[in-house]
Amino acid sequence: MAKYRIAVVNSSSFGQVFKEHWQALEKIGEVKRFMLPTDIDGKSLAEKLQGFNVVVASVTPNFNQEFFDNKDELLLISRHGIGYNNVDLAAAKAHGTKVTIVSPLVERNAVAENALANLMALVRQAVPAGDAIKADHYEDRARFMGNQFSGKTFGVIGAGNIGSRVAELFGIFGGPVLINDPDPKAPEGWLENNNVQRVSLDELLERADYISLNASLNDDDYHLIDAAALKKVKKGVYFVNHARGALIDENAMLAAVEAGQVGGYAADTMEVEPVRADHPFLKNEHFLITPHTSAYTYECLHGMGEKCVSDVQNIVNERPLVRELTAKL
Ligand SMILES: NC(=O)C1=CN([C@@H]2O[C@H](COP(=O)(O)OP(=O)(O)OC[C@H]3O[C@@H](n4cnc5c(N)ncnc54)[C@H](O)[C@@H]3O)[C@@H](O)[C@H]2O)C=CC1
Ligand SMILES: O=C(O)C(=O)[C@H](O)COP(=O)(O)O
Repeated sequence: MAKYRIAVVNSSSFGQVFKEHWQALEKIGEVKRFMLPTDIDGKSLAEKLQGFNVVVASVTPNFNQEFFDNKDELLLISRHGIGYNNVDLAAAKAHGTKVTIVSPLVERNAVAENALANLMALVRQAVPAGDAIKADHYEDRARFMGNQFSGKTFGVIGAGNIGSRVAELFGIFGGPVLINDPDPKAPEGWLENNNVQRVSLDELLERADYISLNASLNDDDYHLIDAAALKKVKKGVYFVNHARGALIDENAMLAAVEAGQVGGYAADTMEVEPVRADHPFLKNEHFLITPHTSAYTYECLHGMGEKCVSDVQNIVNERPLVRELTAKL
């Protein structure tokens, strides 16, 4: 009998934290986990996944035109996440492949809360201060000075589902909250109710003490925060990027932090993932880098996994394999 063959590609969490999601897929077909180089070329990726007609995919690798040109039938790519910048949607459509993402709101709180937590940990030097105790340097306490958040000015670039929540959380500190987004997902009255102002990118860069990047990555905002943008910021501004690494030019950010123009940079997402231990950001205490784990709360991963399982179930219902149908008759 024909069988669905399901590849779970590069997700280190799907089916590991919640085993029931893996078991649900096993009821549908054969399931295999692939951990592939994130920069694998499209042809090699297609070769690895030949014969698999369903894919549950992480933020990597790239499912590009070359992949679809070389891949046999692929019914579904279920992105275990929100961002689908690693899937060429036009090529997928032409290949007859449906692409799904998790429910828009499922990651909202997990990612927004983590952005605020990591930004505050960076500013108050929680990691180096903790490391000092581990190294028996308790007396170094005065080295770990930070800045307050209360009354400061906040900026959010990209006020979609996650960015709008970051803006709401920034609101608790009582200072002005600025957003920049060509098409914010703010419901009627949200700006006024949350005391949020919509401004140009330049105004946000010039006024904010703390800036959160929450834009989707598209053809127009690659390296949105580059050397020119970093010249416009308030000296000592802090950035947090829990969206996509390629929204910033990493070389320009490193130079700005080293020059003191930027006070520090917290990031959960980097232009090239996985991040290797020799990355210059990891050698500098003014950076706090996490391994793309913003969504990793039990609540969020449960919701994400459930949605992937239901997307796979739906494609099976929509496009039953012909021989399976025959077998049932
Ligand atoms: N670190 C992590 O684990 C996770 C990261 N993400 C990333 O977080 C980001 C936000 O996700 P959502 O809020 O769910 O997406 P969303 O689609 O709801 O919001 C994205 C917003 O960015 C805006 N935008 C696009 N280009 C922009 C630009 N150049 N300047 C200003 N705004 C711009 C859009 O108009 C939209 O309102 C995405 O990049 C997504 O890939 C999402 C989930 C988990
Ligand atoms: O939603 C997204 O987009 C993400 O970045 C996911 O949280 C990443 O999920 P995994 O790579 O851990 O499957």
